[in-house]
Amino acid sequence: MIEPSTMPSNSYSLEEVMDNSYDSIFVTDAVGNILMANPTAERLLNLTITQMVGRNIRELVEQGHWDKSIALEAIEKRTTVTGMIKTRDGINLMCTSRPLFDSQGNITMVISNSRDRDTLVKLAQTLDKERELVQRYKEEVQYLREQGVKDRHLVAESTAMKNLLLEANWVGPTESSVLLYGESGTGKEILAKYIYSISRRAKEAFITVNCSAIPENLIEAELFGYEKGSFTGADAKGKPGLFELADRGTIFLDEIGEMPLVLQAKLLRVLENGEVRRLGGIHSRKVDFRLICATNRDLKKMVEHKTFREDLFYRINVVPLQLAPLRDRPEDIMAISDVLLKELNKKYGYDKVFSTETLKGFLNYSWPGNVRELRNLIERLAITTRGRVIDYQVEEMPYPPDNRAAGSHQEENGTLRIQVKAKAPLKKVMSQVEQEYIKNTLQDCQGCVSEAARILGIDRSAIYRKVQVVQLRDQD
Ligand SMILES: Nc1ncnc2c1ncn2[C@@H]1O[C@H](COP(=O)(O)OP(=O)(O)OP(=O)(O)O)[C@@H](O)[C@H]1O
Repeated sequence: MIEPSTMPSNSYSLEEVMDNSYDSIFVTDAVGNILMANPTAERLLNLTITQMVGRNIRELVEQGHWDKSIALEAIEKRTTVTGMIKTRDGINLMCTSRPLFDSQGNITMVISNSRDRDTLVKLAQTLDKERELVQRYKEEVQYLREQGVKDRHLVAESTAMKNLLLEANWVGPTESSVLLYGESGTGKEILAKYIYSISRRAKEAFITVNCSAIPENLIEAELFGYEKGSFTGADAKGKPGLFELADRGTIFLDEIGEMPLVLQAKLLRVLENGEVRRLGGIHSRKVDFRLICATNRDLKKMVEHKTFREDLFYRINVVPLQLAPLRDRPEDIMAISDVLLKELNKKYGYDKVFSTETLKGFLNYSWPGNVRELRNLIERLAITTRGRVIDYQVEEMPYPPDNRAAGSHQEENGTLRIQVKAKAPLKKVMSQVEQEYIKNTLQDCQGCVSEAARILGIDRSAIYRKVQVVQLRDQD
C-alpha cells in the first residue's frame, strides 16, 4: 500500500498505524497523485487501495467517486483546508488536508484524513447532551445551595443577636476566618450560612464538616481525600476530600474542638500552604477556601490543657463571634416562637396561637437545647394540639425551672419568693437574687427587654450583661 520510494525504514509500525486508524488516511504528491491510502479510506470511498494508489484525485472526482477534492484545494491554497465531501454512496465525510513543504517551500506531499460526518454529528450530539446535563446539575447545585441558606430565616430580635448580626454583616464580605462560639443549638450553623450568603463566595460551595460526627479513623480521608487503593475499604476510584470540594467556596468546620491533635497539625499545614495532598497521593493540589469554624468548647482552656494547638487556635480565631444561650435572649424566644408558629400555620393551614401561660413558660424555661429545642417543641405542640390554642405547662418540660440552681416564684399577693443556696458567699447570693428578679420581670413583660428595663430602672444592655455574668459565674 505504500510506494517503495516513499516507504520509511520503520515501515512495519507505520503500516500498522495506517491499517488501524479509525480515520481514512490518504497521501498525495504535489499534483494530487495518490501515494498511499489505508483500509478505512478503502471502506469509506468504496475503492480498493490498488484502484486508488497511482491515480490522480482529479480523475477520481471526474469519474464521480466523490464530489470534490479537499486535497487539491489544499495544494492550490498551499495551506491546511477542512471541508465536507460526499462519496458516490452518499456518505458525508469531513476531510482535512494538510500540505507538507521542503526547505525551498515546495509541496512534498499532502496528507488527508477524513471521518464519517454522521459519527461526528453523533459525537457532537452526545457532547451537547452532556453539556446540557452539566448545566442542569449546575443549576440544581445552585438551587440547593440557595435553598440551604434561604429556607431558614435567621430571627434576631434581642439586642445581643442584633449586635451579632451587625458584626456578621461586617465580617461576611471579608475573607477573614471566623470562629463561632456558642452552646449547642444556639444557631452557629445558621449564622455560618448567613456569613457565607453575604460573602463574595456565595455562588460557590458551602461544605459543612461536623468534626465530632465523623469517626476519627475516617476524618482524615474525608477531609483530604485519597488516591485509588490507598487503604482497605477505600473507593476503588479514589475520592476528592472536602477541602478540595470547598475550593473557591467556604468550609464550615463544626465542633472544631473535637478534631484530633494529629489532624489539627495537618489542618494548620493546609491553612498555611493553601495545598492539600490526598492520602496515598504524591502531588499536592492548590485549594482556596474561606474558613468558618464553630465550637461549644472553651478553646482557650483546651490550649492551656494542650488538647488544642495554640498555633491553630490563633489561625482560626481571627474574628470570634459569640452566640448567647437562648435563655439569655428572651426577645428571641418570643420572636422565634412567633415566626415558627406562623411558618407551621402556613405549612399545615392551621390558625394556632399560644396561650399566655405557654409563652410565660417558654420565658421561664432554661432551654438547654437552645433554639433547636424550641423549634422541635413548637413543631410537636403545633401538630399535637387539637384545638386552636396551644396551652402547654412549663412543668411538662424536660428541665422545668425548679431544677435550676436558684428558683423563684411569684406569690398571689404579687411578692416574689426567691430560693437561694444556704451558706453561699454573699456576692453569689446577691447575683442570683438579681438574676431571678430580672428574669421574673422579663417574664411579666412577655420577654420585652425594653419594658423590663423601664420597670427595673436600668438600661437594656445592663439586663443582658447582668443575666449573662451571673450565668457565667454559675458555671464556675
Ligand atoms: N436565630 C435563629 N432564627 C431562626 N432559627 C434559628 C436561629 N438560631 C437557630 N435556629 C435554628 O435552630 C436549629 C439549630 O441551629 P444550628 O444548627 O445553627 O445550631 P448550632 O449552634 O450549629 O448547633 P450545634 O452546635 O448542635 O451544631 C436550626 O434548625 C436553626 O435553623
